[in-house]
Amino acid sequence: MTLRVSVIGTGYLGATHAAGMAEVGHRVIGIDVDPVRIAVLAAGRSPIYEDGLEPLLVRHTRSGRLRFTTDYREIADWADVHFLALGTPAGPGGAADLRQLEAAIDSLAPMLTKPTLVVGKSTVPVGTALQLQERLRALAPAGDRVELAWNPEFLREGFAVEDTLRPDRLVFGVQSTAALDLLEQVYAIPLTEATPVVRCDLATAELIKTAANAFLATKISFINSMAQMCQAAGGDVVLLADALGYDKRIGREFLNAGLGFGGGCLPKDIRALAVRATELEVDVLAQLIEAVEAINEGQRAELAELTVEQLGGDVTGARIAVLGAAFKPGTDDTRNSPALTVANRLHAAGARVVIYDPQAELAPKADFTQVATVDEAVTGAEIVLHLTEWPEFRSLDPVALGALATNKIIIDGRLKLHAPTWRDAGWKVVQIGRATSL
Ligand SMILES: NC(=O)c1ccc[n+]([C@@H]2O[C@H](COP(=O)([O-])OP(=O)(O)OC[C@H]3O[C@@H](n4cnc5c(N)ncnc54)[C@H](O)[C@@H]3O)[C@@H](O)[C@H]2O)c1
Ligand SMILES: O=c1ccn([C@@H]2O[C@H](COP(=O)(O)OP(=O)(O)O[C@H]3O[C@H](CO)[C@@H](O)[C@H](O)[C@H]3O)[C@@H](O)[C@H]2O)c(=O)[nH]1
Repeated sequence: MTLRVSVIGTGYLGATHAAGMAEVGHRVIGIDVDPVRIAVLAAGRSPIYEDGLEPLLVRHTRSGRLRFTTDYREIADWADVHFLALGTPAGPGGAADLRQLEAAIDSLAPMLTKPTLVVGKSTVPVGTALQLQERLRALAPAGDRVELAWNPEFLREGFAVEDTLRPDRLVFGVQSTAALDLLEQVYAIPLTEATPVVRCDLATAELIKTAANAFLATKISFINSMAQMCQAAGGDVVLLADALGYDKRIGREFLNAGLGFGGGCLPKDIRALAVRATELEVDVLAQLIEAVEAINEGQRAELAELTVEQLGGDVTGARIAVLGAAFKPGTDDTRNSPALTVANRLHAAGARVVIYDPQAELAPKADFTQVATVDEAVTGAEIVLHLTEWPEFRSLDPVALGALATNKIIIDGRLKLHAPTWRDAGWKVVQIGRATSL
């Protein structure tokens, strides 16, 4: 059944969700306070680099099934269901800043005159949904006939469309059967045909999301701590991860050691979870997360220190080539990018940092020079740092690059380069945790 769906906030999550909802047959309006973003989306263009998003935007804006606006009056009593896809950035002390959600509710609620379902998709601390519902009901003419549900989102940047159309699972945090029925209709076949659905209360839904991110972060920090063991004791963390991964109970994903996790989600979401755990006096969880964060931060610090060490203890004036700026391949997102943390540290230490990334565009006032090709980055470099594992970096020609670089030293911060090929071309290859790599 075709429903009228609004998506409030059209950033990474909201733009993809709006396009996905149109793709499964609903009539959709996306709304944002950013008029430039709305103009781009309304023209069927994607404001972000995200595989497969633009074709959906083109198709559904042309057919009229998908529209975009900055005017809340267009969505208020029009939609059967409103999705909240607002940002929840880190606030002071790392707690989630809920002001975007609150502002959206303050704009929407006074126009809600009939029974309405509002569904949160943003990542929030447990307890937020009930607080927001109170705010909604206090402001809405429809009062208690407005209900909030929580349907957290698990999409990964770079696979956002795929994850939206074919999610691993759906979580419906609800307070009534009416809300559940409506959510089931929103996600009706083909989306839910083979998709497990977890139906639960609001708190469980909120917690499932932050637990998933905390678990992923823990897995990464675990393998990075094993990389440190391999480095100290002699061992190869990639082979170790392969062997662990063959155990079905463990699995190979999120066991890639290297520079650690970044992005607009994992770091801020686990910090917010730690803050909430402390508020609720669940200190063991806060301590676990602190350890995960410390390991992650340590990887960035170590890579910067290793670079300085390779250049004899002083990088003042040294030209350093950085390959990769996005927080991971497949996206142009540089939020909390490990690559940029390392670049910033080296810049602060006096180095001349030159960065190449296939997609991410750095702000013009950034402290480093961004160039358009790997060759430009490597020309005259005293050391090369491989910090974001874009697939194209795996097929670089070390012989040709060796002729451009001043020193043939490369630190592979993501353990993805084929070290023997580089060594055969005369490069010194440094990979933390592959002390005994063949
Ligand atoms: N990025 C992801 O891959 C991803 C995946 C799953 C969950 N999440 C969660 O989803 C939420 C959104 O994340 P994001 O990365 O899309 O953030 P974002 O910052 O890219 O997008 C937020 C959007 O909301 C808009 N906005 C702010 N105030 C508004 C208002 N009052 N009314 C309407 N629009 C308003 C902003 O202009 C922006 O376009 C966060 O809670 C995040 O943790 C993100
Ligand atoms: O083995 C691994 C896997 C990932 N990473 C790093 O971890 C970070 C996060 O990667 P990923 O989880 O793929 O990125 P996101 O797109 O931020 O997605 C995460 O955050 C989203 C927002 O909450 C969730 O919806 C997703 O399920 C969750 O995977 C990146 O810096 C990766 O380089 C590693 O270092 N090693």
